[in-house]
Amino acid sequence: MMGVSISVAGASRAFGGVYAVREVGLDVPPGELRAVIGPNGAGKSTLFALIGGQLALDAGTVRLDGARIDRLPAHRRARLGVSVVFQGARIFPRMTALENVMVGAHTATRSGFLTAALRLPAHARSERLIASRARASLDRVGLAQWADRPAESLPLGQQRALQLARALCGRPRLLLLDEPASGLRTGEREHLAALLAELRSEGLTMLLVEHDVGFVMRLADRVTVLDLGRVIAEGSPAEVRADPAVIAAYLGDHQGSAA
Ligand SMILES: Nc1ncnc2c1ncn2[C@@H]1O[C@H](COP(=O)(O)OP(=O)(O)OP(=O)(O)O)[C@@H](O)[C@H]1O
Repeated sequence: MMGVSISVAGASRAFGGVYAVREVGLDVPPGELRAVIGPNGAGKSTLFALIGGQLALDAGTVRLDGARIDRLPAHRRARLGVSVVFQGARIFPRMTALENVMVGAHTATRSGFLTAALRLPAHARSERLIASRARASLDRVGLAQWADRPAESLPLGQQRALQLARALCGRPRLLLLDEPASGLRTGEREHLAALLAELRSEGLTMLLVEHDVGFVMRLADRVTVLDLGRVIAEGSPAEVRADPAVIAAYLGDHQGSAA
């Protein structure tokens, strides 16, 4: 699993005349785990959607290993290895854990739902391939023994791991995670942190939005701070933690949990 570089330049996006993201630049080299933090409404989720292709830019560029991807639809970006796990991403409650992961893989392979529905000859073979890849992904995140359980029966921490397995099954080279630790208990958080550290050690490039600043400060190589759609600081976790502009932005926010 080799990571790619992601480079965002001059990125802007407005909703109804109000900028959600304004002239944002971001350069993340291959294999880096970059945290993106900022108060509520800072533009973090919007930035992820601009990179993943779920939203279009008003201005600016997004480059993956130097090649522009900002005009490509989301599914084409996914095929290039860009995977976004959005906050509150859906799992299918009645499907098993394994089926949930396989659904993700279908969207990343040529054998899609249509091929499956029509039961084309290529289908059975690719179905087996996908199932074995899905099992490997579940194993990666420590869910192997839950493969045949309905997803709804898994505790929240394992449902979160399941979302990660689904993303990994598509063999991403750039993984964007929007608040993966929210709502998790301490033990589940530790488990997730260990998993992300392992993925980083394998060279996967990751962007991580997280409100739990302690969580990101431990994990991230570098941190980019957004406020009101703009980048107000960037640096090592220690640099960002000591930055007066960052402290001010968080003090102005009712959540106020920077340092
Ligand atoms: N689809 C949309 N339509 C209108 N306004 C939007 C839309 N998406 C985001 N916004 C606005 O853009 C701004 C940035 O929102 P965004 O969700 O990107 O922030 P965020 O940093 O992810 O916030 P949070 O930490 O609360 O998730 C907010 O003011 C929000 O209300």
